[in-house]
Amino acid sequence: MENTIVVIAKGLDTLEFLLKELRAYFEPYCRVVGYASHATIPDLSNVSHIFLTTKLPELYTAARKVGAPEAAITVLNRFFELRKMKALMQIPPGTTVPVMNNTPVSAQEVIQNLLEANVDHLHYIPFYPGSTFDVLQFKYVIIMGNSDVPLPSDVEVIDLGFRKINIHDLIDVGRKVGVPIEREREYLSAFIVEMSELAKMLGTSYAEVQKLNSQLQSTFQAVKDPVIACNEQGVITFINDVAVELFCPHESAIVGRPYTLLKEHGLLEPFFEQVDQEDMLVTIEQKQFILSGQIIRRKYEPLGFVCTLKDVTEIQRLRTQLALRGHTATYSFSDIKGESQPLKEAIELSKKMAKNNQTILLTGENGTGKELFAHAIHQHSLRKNGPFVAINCASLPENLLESELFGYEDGAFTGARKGGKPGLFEQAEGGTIFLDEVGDISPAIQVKLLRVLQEKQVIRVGGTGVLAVDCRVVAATNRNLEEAVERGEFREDLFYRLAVLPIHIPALRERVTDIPLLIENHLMQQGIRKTWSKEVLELFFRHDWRGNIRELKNVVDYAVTVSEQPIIGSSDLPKRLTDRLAHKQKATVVETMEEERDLDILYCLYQANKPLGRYQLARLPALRSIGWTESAIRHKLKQLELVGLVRSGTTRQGTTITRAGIETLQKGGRI
Ligand SMILES: Nc1ncnc2c1ncn2[C@@H]1O[C@H](COP(=O)(O)OP(=O)(O)OP(=O)(O)O)[C@@H](O)[C@H]1O
Repeated sequence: MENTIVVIAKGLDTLEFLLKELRAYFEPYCRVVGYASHATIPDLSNVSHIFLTTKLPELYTAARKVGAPEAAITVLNRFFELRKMKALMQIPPGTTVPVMNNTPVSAQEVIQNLLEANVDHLHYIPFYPGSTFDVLQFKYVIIMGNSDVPLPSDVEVIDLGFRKINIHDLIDVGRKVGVPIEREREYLSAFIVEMSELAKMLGTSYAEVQKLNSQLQSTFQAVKDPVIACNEQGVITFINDVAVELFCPHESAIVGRPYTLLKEHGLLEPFFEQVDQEDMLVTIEQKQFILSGQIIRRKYEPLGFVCTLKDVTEIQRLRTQLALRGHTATYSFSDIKGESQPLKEAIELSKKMAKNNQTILLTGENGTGKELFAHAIHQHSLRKNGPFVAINCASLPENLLESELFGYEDGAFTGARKGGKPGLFEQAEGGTIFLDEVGDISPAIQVKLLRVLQEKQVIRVGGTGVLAVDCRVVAATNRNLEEAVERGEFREDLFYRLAVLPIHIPALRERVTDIPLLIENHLMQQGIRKTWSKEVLELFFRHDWRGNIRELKNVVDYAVTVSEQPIIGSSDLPKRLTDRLAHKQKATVVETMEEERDLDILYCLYQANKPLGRYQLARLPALRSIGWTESAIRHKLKQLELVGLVRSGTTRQGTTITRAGIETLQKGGRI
C-alpha cells in the first residue's frame, strides 16, 4: 500500500482548509490528497488511510466504493480554533443562537461539539440552506468559515472558522506513517501554548479552561506520553493519567496543587526558574526518558511551563522502524513476476549489471517496476549488506531535496538542526542510493549531483568541507532524457554520467502475456482467488495500460470489490477502461499510442471548457490515474501547441483547446 492519506470532504472550502492542515503535518513523510464527495473519486485501493470530514453516510459510501477493504477509514475529530470561542463566551446565557452549516448533519455535529466542550450556556438550533425559519428574529448566528446563505446585516455573525483537526488524530495516524517524533512534540507544545494563551485571554485559570474544554482533556489523555503543565506560580494545570502513574500514583485531585508534590519534581525546577533547557536523558522508576520542557511566554511575560517525557525504548523502536523502512531493500528479483521475453531480458541484464559498481539508469513508463528493479539490483550486488537509501526527487521542493541529498551544516538556514545533518549520500555509505524520478531535478541540483558522480565527494549545504562518499547510484526516470538534453532541460554531461549502464524496463503492453500471472500474484498476496471471464482477459490484452502494473493492480482491486458474481465479467471493470476500449474501436484516424495519449489531454481541455494550467490538469483523476505527471503534461502541451491543437496564455493563464484540437477529437472518435 502507498504511504498516502486521502481526505474526502463535502464542501470544497473545507477540503482546501483541511488539506493544508494535513499536508503541514504529514508531508514529506506521507503524501496527502483530497477529493470532494460530489467529484469523481479515482480508485484508491492503494491508499492506507482515508479521512472523512464529517459523519455523513454518503461520504462513507463514497470512501468504501473506491478504497481497499482493509484501508482505515476515520471520521476526523475536529474542533474550533480555541481563540475563536471568545466571542461565544460573551453572549448572554440562555440566548437562542442558530448554528449554520451546509447540511443538517454537519450543523448538528457542530452543536454537539460545542456541548461536549461544555460551552452549554446558549440554546443552539441547527440552521442550514433550506431551513424554514427567519434568521432575522435572532440577534446572533454562528457560522463556520463560510456562509452559503446570505445573512442580513443586522444579525451579528460569529465566525468560528473552519474546525481544525484534533491533534490526537494527527498524532495517531502520524505514528503509523512515520512522521518523526520531533514534529509530534512541536505540535503538542504549540497546542499547549495556544491553550495557555487562551486561558490568559479569557481571564481564567488553566484549570478552568481545562474544565471548559473536555476535548482538550481527551486529547491529553490520548497522548501516550506523560504530559504536565504548570502555571507561572508552579501550580499544576494539566496532568494526564500516564504522568500521574509515573509521578504521583497515590495522589488524587492533583490539578491546582504545587508541582513540588510530584516525585522527582527537582527535574522540573529549571523550567519553573525559567531556564530554557535542552532535552535531557532522565531515569524515573528505573526507566529512561527524554525530558523536554518548554517555558510558555506571551511576549515577554511568563505563563508557565509544559513538560513531556518520552520513553527511550519507544524512541529507539520507532527509529529502528523508520530506519528499516527507509534504508533497506525489501524486494529481490524473485518478487518481479513475469515470464515474457522482454521482462526476462531486463532481469538478466540487471543481474549482470548488479555485480558491477557503476551507475545504473533505469528507464521506463510509470508503474513498470523501476523501483522494484532498484531494490533487486541492490540485493543482488556486492553491497547488499550495506544500506539501501531511496528518494523520490520529484516529491520534494528544491531546497529540501538539496539538504536531504547532500546534508547541511549547523546554522545553514533557519530551522536547521543543531550539529547539522548528514545527507542521504552519506547515509548510503557502503550501499546504494536510489534516485527515483531523477529527470525532474532542477538545474542547480543537476550541477551538485554531477559533482558527486564525478568526484565521489559531497559538500553539505552551508558547509565548506569536502566529504568523500562511497555509494553506488541507481537512478530512474520515466522521461526521455535524451530528448530533455536536446531541449536543453537536462545537462548532457550528467546524462552520460547517469546512463553508464542503462536498463529499459518494458511497458506492460509490450508483455501482455504476463498479465494473468501478475493478477494471480497480486490477489494471492491478499489471500483472494477469483476467476476472470475470457472476455475480460481479452480486454486486458488489448488495453494500453499507460499506468502499467500499478494501473493493472488498481483495476483488479476495483473489479474484485464491485463483483458480486463468482466470475468477473466486463461489467465489473471501471467505466473509464471499457469506455476507452470502445473509443478505440470507433477511431479510424488515431492509431498510435502517442496520439491516444494526446487525445486524453485534449479531451480534458475540451470538457473543462475554460483554460486549465498544467497543475490543474495533472490533478485531474482521468489523467493522473494513467500516469500523467505535471512535467510530462508540460512537455506535451508544448508539443500540442506547436501543431496548433492547443493555445497557451503568455503568463499563467492556462491552456485552451483550439478548433483544430476539437476536430482531432472528433476524428479520434472521442466526441
Ligand atoms: N514484475 C512485477 N511483478 C510484480 N509486481 C510488480 C512488477 N512490476 C511492478 N510491480 C508492482 O507495480 C507497482 C509499481 O511498481 P514501481 O513503483 O516499482 O514502478 P515504477 O516504475 O518505479 O513507477 P514510477 O515511475 O511511477 O515511480 C508496485 O506496486 C510494484 O510492486
